Amino acid sequence: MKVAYLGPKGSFTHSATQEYFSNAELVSYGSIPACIKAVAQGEIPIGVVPIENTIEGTVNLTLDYLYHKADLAILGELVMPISQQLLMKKDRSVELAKLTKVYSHPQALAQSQEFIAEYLPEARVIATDSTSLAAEMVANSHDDSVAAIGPVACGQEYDLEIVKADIQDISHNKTRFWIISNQANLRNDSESIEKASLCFIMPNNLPGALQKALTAFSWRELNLNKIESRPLKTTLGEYFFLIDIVLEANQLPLLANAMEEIQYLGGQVKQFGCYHVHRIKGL
Ligand SMILES: O=C(O)C(=O)Cc1ccccc1
Repeated sequence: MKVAYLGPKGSFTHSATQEYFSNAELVSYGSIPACIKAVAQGEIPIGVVPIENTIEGTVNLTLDYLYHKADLAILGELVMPISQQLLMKKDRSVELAKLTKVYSHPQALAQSQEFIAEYLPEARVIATDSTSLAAEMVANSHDDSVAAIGPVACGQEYDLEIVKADIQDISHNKTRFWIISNQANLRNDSESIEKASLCFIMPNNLPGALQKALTAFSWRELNLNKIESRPLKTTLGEYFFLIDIVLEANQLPLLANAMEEIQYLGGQVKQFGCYHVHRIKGL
């Protein structure tokens, strides 16, 4: 079986994907949209993308693309500890305070912003599509004054030195990744259901619309553990909502009823599905 991941090799997403899909053929895609698109178009059956981080919150690019541009099911969630390293070419002589550029994925840059502000005062912060792309760029650069922020695995993969270890703002940093597919039946039925995720929009000018939608879950004792609003990209001030629900298989009929109630109120629901959460121990 083939599985797409946000690459190139050595990214956090790569490690998470390798941990869970140890016998699959992993195929690297250069950006989150490219990875989701490949799955949505059926080029590859399964993909793995980051969705949320302890420090930086939701990966908006993932959520927006899944909501606006794809119609996929979540087969499972991977939760992995994340530790950021400052990576540079080996044997370079530039001191940290003189670094001119630091590259990484926006999530990794945001997770390390206190370190950057304190130790890399002169560095321009440059966003890349993944941490591993940042590492590859530093490895291929002829400039000794550039660094990347990313996982330990990137040091090995691109022959870079870890100049400063564990530079993320808090130590208990984790990222959630979603395993996505356009075939919901690829979910492993032997794994228990722990969560469900769905998006909804409510009609304009319905007073208390959000509260009414949330009540559909609360009076059924369905336990929401996340709500996020994102722009609908139509008119300023219009949003869609993502909710995550902690639930067990016997509550699935209640979930179906809650979604029906939202539709009855004039809302529209986009289901991402019900899934198990795999907790990956420290790498
Ligand atoms: O997978 C990666 O390496 C990424 O670039 C995305 C990311 C960034 C920071 C934490 C987890 C995933």
